Amino acid sequence: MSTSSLVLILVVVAVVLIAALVTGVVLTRRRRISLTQKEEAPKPGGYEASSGISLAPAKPEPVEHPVADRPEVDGQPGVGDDASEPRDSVKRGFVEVDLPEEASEVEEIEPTSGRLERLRGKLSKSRNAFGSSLLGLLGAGDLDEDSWQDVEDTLLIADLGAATTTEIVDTLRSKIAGSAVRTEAEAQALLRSVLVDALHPSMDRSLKALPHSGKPAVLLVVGVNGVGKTTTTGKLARVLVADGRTVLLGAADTFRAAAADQLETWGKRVGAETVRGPEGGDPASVAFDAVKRGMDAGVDTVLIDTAGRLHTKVGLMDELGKVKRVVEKQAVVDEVLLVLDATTGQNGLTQARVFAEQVDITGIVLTKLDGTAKGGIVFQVQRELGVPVKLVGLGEGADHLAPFEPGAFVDALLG
Ligand SMILES: Nc1nc2c(ncn2[C@@H]2O[C@H](COP(=O)(O)OP(=O)(O)OP(=O)(O)O)[C@@H](O)[C@H]2O)c(=O)[nH]1
Repeated sequence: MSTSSLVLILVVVAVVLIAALVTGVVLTRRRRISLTQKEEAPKPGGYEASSGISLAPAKPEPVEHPVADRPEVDGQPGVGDDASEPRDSVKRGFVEVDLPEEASEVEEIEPTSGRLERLRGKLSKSRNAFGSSLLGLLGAGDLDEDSWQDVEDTLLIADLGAATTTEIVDTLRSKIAGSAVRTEAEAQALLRSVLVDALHPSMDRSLKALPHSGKPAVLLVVGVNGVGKTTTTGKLARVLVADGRTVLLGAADTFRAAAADQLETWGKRVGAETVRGPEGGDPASVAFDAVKRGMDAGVDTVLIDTAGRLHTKVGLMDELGKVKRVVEKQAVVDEVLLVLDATTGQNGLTQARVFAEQVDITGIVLTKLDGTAKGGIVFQVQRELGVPVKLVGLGEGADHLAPFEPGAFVDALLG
């Protein structure tokens, strides 16, 4: 072997060794970086609760002195802590204690993560009327003007509304013109991305239901009668309890006693206390009492169910405004959730506009989506109000309330 060949071999070996060394260092660093990111990167606006519904406090929590960081010595308590009982203190004997009866009634709650996927079958009416026809039309290849008209009609019939429909059709037309969509799978991928975009996936859908500043979060549930306010309040209590939160319910729907009974039953099922007032009493005073009781009891969240109609001539909106103002004497109202019945179409939208003008709606709960072929109302409501749909009701079952996720929703519609 010549000297030059030997030198060449040595150079190649040296290069291989250096490359292996560099790759090893990079891999080790990457692994460390990804771990750190996982541990430290917080979700914007809150954290992803194990419940699958993203919960967040409305305001940053004041930083409390963490117990682990206390500069205590030898396990001695720090300032402000209770001293542990001396080991030689007199011990109590055994005492018969009756267990609370309610405990046995507290129910198992279905995990809330992935609920929208599990309940996708409940959207079958909308899927059949909307998803299947659209996929059929778009997957058929070159679309003539009549086919585009059919696409438009399908969107309108599904209650997406004129503005959203025009926007979606225009986007589809330009994207299809710029790419060769020939198969149903290609059409599905394109349609999915256009529909998801139209649902503004970046909107903050976290529920401001976590306590802050040492006080419970307060959520008002509003809407006209019969839309599912009480049911939603009860289902929401279950979601929070499943996430390990303590909840108190306020029955500020004093219009009918049955509403308070209904709410109390929901509360008992998850071990939550319900504060109620006399039938026909002042809703604002019940709401005030509920928040006070919630603060005294140190619960995480107070959920207040309001009336959808009234005894007196005082307008519903005036009454809601009063409830909110009275609550705000003690605590911040973190969320005003407007409940809308998806089956009522334009009527629901008209109600939504009235509520949105009068009270600061922070989120929408769209109920009874299981009972309609017009799931497209989700697009319209969000567009009209500029407020995110945060939750959807998909049935009468106690756990048929799901976080609204644009991707999972569109997947359910497209089958
Ligand atoms: N199918 C279906 N039914 C629902 C859903 N949410 C609520 N409901 C039903 O709608 C009906 C009315 O619900 P409520 O919770 O009493 O309505 P509300 O808005 O509190 O009514 P008022 O107290 O009269 O103001 C009940 O029969 C519920 O079971 C849902 O997502 N799907």
